Amino acid sequence: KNHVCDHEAPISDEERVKLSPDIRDRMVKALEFKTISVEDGMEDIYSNEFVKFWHYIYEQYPRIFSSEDPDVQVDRIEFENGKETIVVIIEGTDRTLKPGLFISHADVVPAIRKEWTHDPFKPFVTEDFVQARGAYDCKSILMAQLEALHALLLNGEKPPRKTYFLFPHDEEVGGFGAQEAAKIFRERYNIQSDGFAFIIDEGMPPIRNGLPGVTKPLLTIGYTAKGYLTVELTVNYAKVGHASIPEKESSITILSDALSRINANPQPNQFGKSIEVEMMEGLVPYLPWTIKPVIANLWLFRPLVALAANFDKQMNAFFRTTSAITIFNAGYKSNVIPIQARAVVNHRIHPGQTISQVLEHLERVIDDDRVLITQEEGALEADKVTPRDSLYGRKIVHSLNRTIKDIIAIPGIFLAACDARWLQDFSDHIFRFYPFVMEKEDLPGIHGREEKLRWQSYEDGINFYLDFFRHMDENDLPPGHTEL
Ligand SMILES: CCCCCCCC/C=C\CCCCCCCC(=O)N[C@@H](CC(C)C)C(=O)O
Repeated sequence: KNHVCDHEAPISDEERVKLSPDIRDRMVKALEFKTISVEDGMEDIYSNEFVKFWHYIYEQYPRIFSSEDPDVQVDRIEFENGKETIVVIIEGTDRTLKPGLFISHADVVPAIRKEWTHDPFKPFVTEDFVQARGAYDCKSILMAQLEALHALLLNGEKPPRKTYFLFPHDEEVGGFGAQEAAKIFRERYNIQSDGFAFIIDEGMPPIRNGLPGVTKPLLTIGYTAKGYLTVELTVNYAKVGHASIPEKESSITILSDALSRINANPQPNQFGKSIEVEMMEGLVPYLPWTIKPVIANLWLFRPLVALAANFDKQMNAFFRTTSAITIFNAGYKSNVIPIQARAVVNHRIHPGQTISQVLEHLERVIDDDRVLITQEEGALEADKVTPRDSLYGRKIVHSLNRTIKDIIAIPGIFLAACDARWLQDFSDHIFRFYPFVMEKEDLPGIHGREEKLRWQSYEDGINFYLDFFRHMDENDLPPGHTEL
């Protein structure tokens, strides 16, 4: 089976929510709150922004947050400085079905004003898009889910199954909100292992012109996610003296050599060890004729395709564990040779590898006892893999096809990390994706500068969630529909 039915009849005009000025304004206003997560050890001056953000959200969606309806419940998990992770629970029409869980974090990464053309927290709005920090990652999902849920409830409808929404406050710095929520799900709501039918979180974006020859928006839904490992490399080289008579080596040269070796000797290629083969096969119908015969015949061209990792950074990220040198510091005065040099390397672990294998490779490649390797907290193995034929996966693709023009959605690997990793024990069916189409040039905006959300994509995404909320029961799709 390798057929994705991408020609579903779209939802009708009556079913479709239109992007009203009110919906736009709510999104724009939500982006003004500086719900910024800062790294440990830095001054956190933004906690009150979280308080104000949620106050605003509570006002805007009264059918959810100040409802008399016993089927609508809101739980607030309190953290330091008044920050809260929020849980919304909606009772479904069929109480025999397992609940579903949607996750979307409220925090954003910092943005440096001078790198942006407009203030990242004073949204720049055009006819086509809104530009601000968090416009995509992840207030897009949070706001679209609230819009869809509010519309559903105002229409007198309920989802077919009990539905949990988890809005954590700190996904960008460790996910303590999600970890605490996992405890509360177990202890307060009595949800056991495998207690959620499915979990849906942020993940890959659908990208137009994402691959050479593929012009339609291509979404690789994360059926698994890469693992996470950060290591600190430290060199303490005490043979220092006056800068006018330097030694041949210093902490800086030793560490630089080690980093060069890491760059020159990437972690081993894992093509074929997880679901990247199925991902490539899923792409076949959409590829241009120049590449199609190669990908359609992986039995023959597998080694050739694996080689793509050496030439293309995206293929590299899909096929192997990546190592990114993210911090380097040493030295404090121009004529003093420093004793210590320090660097940080962030790894995204392919599901075909484990943390200890990555560390072994690193030690072998560095091969220098003077470089001390320490593992930072928060490392996690790659996530488990959702079954390829999951009914919920097919239903997601069905709703995507009904609401987003021309989208191609196939199972794949999520290259980054999200809060769902803390809740894996609750479901075997975890999906990581954004339902908002972006242009290829928008991609660096995520965690970068000029982050954007396109209005048409926002409208489509709201409609995706609404359609999925209505159809997330256990009934199979009619034959011929959306076989992944
Ligand atoms: C075949 C199509 C190729 C498309 C390649 C597109 C590559 C895009 C990859 C990722 C970008 C989207 C990421 C959006 C979610 C970001 C979530 C995030 O940043 N999480 C943090 C968590 C960390 C534990 C703090 C992370 O750094 O991963």
